Amino acid sequence: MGREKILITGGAGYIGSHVAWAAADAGHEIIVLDDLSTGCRDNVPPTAEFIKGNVGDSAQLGKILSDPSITAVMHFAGKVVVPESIADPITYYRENTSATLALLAGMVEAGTKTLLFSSTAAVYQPQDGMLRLPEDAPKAPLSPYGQSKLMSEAMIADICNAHGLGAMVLRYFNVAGADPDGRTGQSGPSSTHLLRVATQTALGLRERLTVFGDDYPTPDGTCQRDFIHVTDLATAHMLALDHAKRVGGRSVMNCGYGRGTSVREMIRAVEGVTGEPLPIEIGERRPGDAPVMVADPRRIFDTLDWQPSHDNLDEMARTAISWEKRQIGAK
Ligand SMILES: NC(=O)c1ccc[n+]([C@@H]2O[C@H](COP(=O)([O-])OP(=O)(O)OC[C@H]3O[C@@H](n4cnc5c(N)ncnc54)[C@H](O)[C@@H]3O)[C@@H](O)[C@H]2O)c1
Ligand SMILES: O=c1ccn([C@@H]2O[C@H](COP(=O)(O)OP(=O)(O)O[C@H]3O[C@H](CO)[C@@H](O)[C@H](O)[C@H]3O)[C@@H](O)[C@H]2O)c(=O)[nH]1
Repeated sequence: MGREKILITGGAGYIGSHVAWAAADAGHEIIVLDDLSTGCRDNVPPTAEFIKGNVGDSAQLGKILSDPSITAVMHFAGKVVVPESIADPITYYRENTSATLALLAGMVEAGTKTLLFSSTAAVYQPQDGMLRLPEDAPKAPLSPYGQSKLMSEAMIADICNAHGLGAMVLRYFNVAGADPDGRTGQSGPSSTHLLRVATQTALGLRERLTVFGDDYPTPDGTCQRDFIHVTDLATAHMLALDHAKRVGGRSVMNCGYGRGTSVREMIRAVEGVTGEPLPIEIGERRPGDAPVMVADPRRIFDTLDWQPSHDNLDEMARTAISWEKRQIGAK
């Protein structure tokens, strides 16, 4: 793939900034559009052009996309906290679904042909037992967050059919870890993700970690998730972009390793890195949590030449802790 000019929405956020760095490393020209509602300007690669704004602002978007040298859009912008979406669904449908509609309309209007879309495992109906979820597994989101993404997926499918847009819909499972070179990571004070909370607890920024339920029908009673290192996910995006350019059409792919890790196992990984027990307490189950969410990742392995190289919990915990230390200025 040659040098492309790519619009990255949400490129100041956790995952978008890692992909922006991967795209910059690959020599692409990048424009980041982000409203900085949860993102951090400093995490954007310095070579990228940064525009502060909301994807739902059609006038601004139209101006950006009127540049005919933009050949692809990677759309990460959105709200991502499951419990927050239950309390405030309007924000989720506006910032996720409506903003995606504005983006799709803008792309059709401008003739931009390729889209990579951040979807989520939260679109699936959780299954009994330990079954891995293939892309055609039943969908039934437990939260407005998952629903806002499933609605976006439906719009993408219809608009691809009608207007010849090419799209890769990537359903991420649980993204974890940070850039091994320390250039970016998860930022912002209020993250609710397990590894971030565990990392901040290990560094004394939080008093303790609450395990949300230890009475699930799983081997150690805590929920299982398919944690994928953010650097492997960024690599998958570069391969997906290449695939989308060559093949066109619309594809949907799970992004996970296909392995379940329990909340307790992740806590042990953090303890393994710090050498200290993590202060935890067992709390109530959190509304909207599925007992087990693990990808069937065969499609992404079969379609893209994806070779994950950060597939271990120790590395997720180590890179997350290094990043957090860097942010608080600790040694
Ligand atoms: N983190 C995960 O485990 C995970 C899993 C599955 C899917 N996803 C999806 O990946 C994407 C990125 O998630 P993340 O974890 O990096 O979250 P994040 O909050 O770190 O990043 C989102 C970014 O988008 C920006 N933003 C939000 N709404 C916007 C809007 N309407 N217009 C412009 N900018 C906006 C924020 O300022 C932020 O920089 C999201 O679409 C999310 O749903 C994340
Ligand atoms: O302080 C905490 C935080 C989390 N958990 C548990 O850890 C697991 C993972 O939780 P979390 O890290 O919040 O991720 P999920 O709720 O699984 O959702 C993430 O993963 C989804 C894909 O599976 C994405 O769509 C979402 O954006 C992203 O937040 C769940 O069992 C939680 O109950 C705790 O026990 N204590």
